[in-house]
Amino acid sequence: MKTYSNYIAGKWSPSASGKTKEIINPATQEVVGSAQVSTTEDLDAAVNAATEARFSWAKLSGAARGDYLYKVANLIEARLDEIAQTMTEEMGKTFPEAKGETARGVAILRYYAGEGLRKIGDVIPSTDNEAFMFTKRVPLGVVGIITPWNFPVAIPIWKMAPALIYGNTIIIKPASETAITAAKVIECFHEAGIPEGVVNMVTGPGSVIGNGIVNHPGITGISFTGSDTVGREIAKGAVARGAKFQLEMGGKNPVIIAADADLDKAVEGTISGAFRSTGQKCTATSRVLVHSSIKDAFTDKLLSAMEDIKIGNGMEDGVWMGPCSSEAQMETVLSYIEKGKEEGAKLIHGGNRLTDSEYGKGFFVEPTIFDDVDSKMQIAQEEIFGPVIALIPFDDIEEAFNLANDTPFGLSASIYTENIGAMLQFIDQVDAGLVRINAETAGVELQAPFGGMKQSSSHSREQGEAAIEFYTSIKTVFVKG
Ligand SMILES: NC(=O)C1=CN([C@@H]2O[C@H](COP(=O)(O)OP(=O)(O)OC[C@H]3O[C@@H](n4cnc5c(N)ncnc54)[C@H](OP(=O)(O)O)[C@@H]3O)[C@@H](O)[C@H]2O)C=CC1
Ligand SMILES: O=C(O)CCC(=O)C(=O)O
Repeated sequence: MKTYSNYIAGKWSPSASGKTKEIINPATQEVVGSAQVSTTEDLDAAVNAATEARFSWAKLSGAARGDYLYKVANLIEARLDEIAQTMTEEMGKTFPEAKGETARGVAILRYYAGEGLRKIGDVIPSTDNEAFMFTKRVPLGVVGIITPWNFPVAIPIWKMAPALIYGNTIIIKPASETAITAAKVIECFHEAGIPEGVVNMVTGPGSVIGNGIVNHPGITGISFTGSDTVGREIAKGAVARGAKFQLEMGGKNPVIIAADADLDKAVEGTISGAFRSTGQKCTATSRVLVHSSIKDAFTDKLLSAMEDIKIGNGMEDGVWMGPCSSEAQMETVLSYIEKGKEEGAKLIHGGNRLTDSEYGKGFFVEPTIFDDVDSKMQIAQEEIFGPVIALIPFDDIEEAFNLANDTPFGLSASIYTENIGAMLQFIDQVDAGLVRINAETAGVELQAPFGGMKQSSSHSREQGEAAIEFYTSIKTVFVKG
């Protein structure tokens, strides 16, 4: 089993702690490999390297920075199957999904490589007709990136690629559970010849390295995706020292099934949105609001489609849903299932850990459906991040919109209806950053802004053209001869 190192100042180096941690395959409990358990001493070395590199990197033309990103994209593409397999082994998503995600990483790199040739400012007429006034976007400096385990290639890349193209140097702290996938992505930056210090990776506990990034005076910007709890702490730390920050956190995403919905499409979208990636997406469907008049018909179709879900090791052919990403994640999911039962919701499908021979060594939970859920129940309010959905009945569309908005989150929301009036009303009334009509709640396109309302994000947006807002500052320049 290989032990992976930190990547600091263009070199692979072990942590000063001398400690490493094994990463476990959630489908088999086999060891995938080990990563460094780093200290703040390692983080300091990475910040020093990134600080030293920042001016020469920022001085390159956008086109030259873009050339590096094109090279990285080609290298990841050449190793696509290998990187995707590591992702499946580390966190359990199926191999086809992992390959799709890795290909998305490649596409994101190419998109931002092209950004190196696009405009970084505007000319604004001055009131002084002898002066020239313009804006120029400049990099923040050193950016710290803290990422979760559920999209171990796409999320790091959708933060690193814009950070780099706009001239920042970076330190990434990947989730401990998926540090090897991250190391393989960083290997591609190394092979592409990225100048030393421009990209640095330090693995280790969030409480030490993540927290260290938040409080490090040498880091000007912090971009985070992960839990609501950690996100709030990051915001406090960043505000306290005046660092720029961007947070993408949880969701409790609703799908509304209106009385006139195409039920086959609605069932397909509900299953895909709720159970792909074992429900471990911030955009996953977790509340299904169903009009009372079609509830029985919808539920029958849903239950019958659930029979086709094949659960197992994501590396096996035909498996549609893998395990929870870790034992801790599985325990969280099982505890929410218990909570749902205690709260009086009606369990109509699944609800158990799978322990029969082929599943015994992994962290498998059946896809689970609760019926007759009240919106105030904990299972309808809190992010479960697993294969569990709550069916909530409604009688009129206004009630459905109110239910859709009845959580602290506001990331994604969808509706199945043929009624254009209902669609337009939904677009206006739902508090969600992603609004989807006759489509599942999950589904993010790299060229469009991504982020949530309310407690789902720091109200900023990632991806597409929106990324420039976080990764640059604007200078307004006034020139007079
Ligand atoms: N919005 C989303 O996409 C995600 C949401 N979640 C939600 O969070 C729950 C828990 O998942 P979990 O992996 O623990 O999420 P966390 O928020 O704990 O982890 C996300 C990242 O933050 C790091 N981190 C942890 N603690 C700190 C800290 N004090 N300061 C700075 N960084 C820190 C983690 O490091 P390390 O890995 O070393 O702990 C990881 O890199 C899930 O059940 C789900 O509800 C989780 C992942 C993604
Ligand atoms: O749905 C997606 O593609 C992205 C979701 C996401 O960002 C997340 O789960 O953290």
